[in-house]
Amino acid sequence: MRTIEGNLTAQDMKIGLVIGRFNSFIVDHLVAGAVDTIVRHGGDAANIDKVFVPGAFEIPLAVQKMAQSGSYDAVVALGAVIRGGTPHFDYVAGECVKGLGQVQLSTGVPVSFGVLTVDSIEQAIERAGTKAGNKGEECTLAAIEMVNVLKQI
Ligand SMILES: Nc1c(NC[C@H](O)[C@H](O)[C@H](O)CO)[nH]c(=O)[nH]c1=O
Ligand SMILES: CC(=O)[C@@H](O)COP(=O)(O)O
Repeated sequence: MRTIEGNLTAQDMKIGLVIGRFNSFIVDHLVAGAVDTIVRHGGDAANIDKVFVPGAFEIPLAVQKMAQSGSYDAVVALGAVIRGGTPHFDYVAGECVKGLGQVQLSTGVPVSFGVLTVDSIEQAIERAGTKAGNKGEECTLAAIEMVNVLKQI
């Protein structure tokens, strides 16, 4: 029997970050967490490319372009969708996650989902480096692990 598990080493990895600027006061903390995680796990900050897009709705297209380029081991999507008073939240968040899932499966490049989808600013703050951790860190670790898992399959 063979067991495959990915380690969390980011050495020599080239990772793309696609960042939705909307709610940037939150998203900046996710980006800082993502970069810090890559460097702490042996990656080189010089190998990180950051692409900024307007909001979560635009993230999948930029992620797709990066994934298709063949230049990245993984792409991390970072953003924050905060529910307002209309159904807009569901459309933006829904298209974002759907698009990211499609890109990951169609390209074979690991894509991780570091887009907060929350009901309030308080929930966003809690997940951007305070009491509920930092989703930017969490999803970057998942991307690193997936790169290392896929290499072994
Ligand atoms: N309301 C939020 C948005 N909305 C903007 C869309 O993502 C998009 O940029 C616009 O509809 C133009 O196509 N984006 C977020 O990232 N977060 C939100 O809370
Ligand atoms: C996530 C959203 O779309 C949100 O910011 C929009 O707010 P509203 O539904 O009040 O227009």
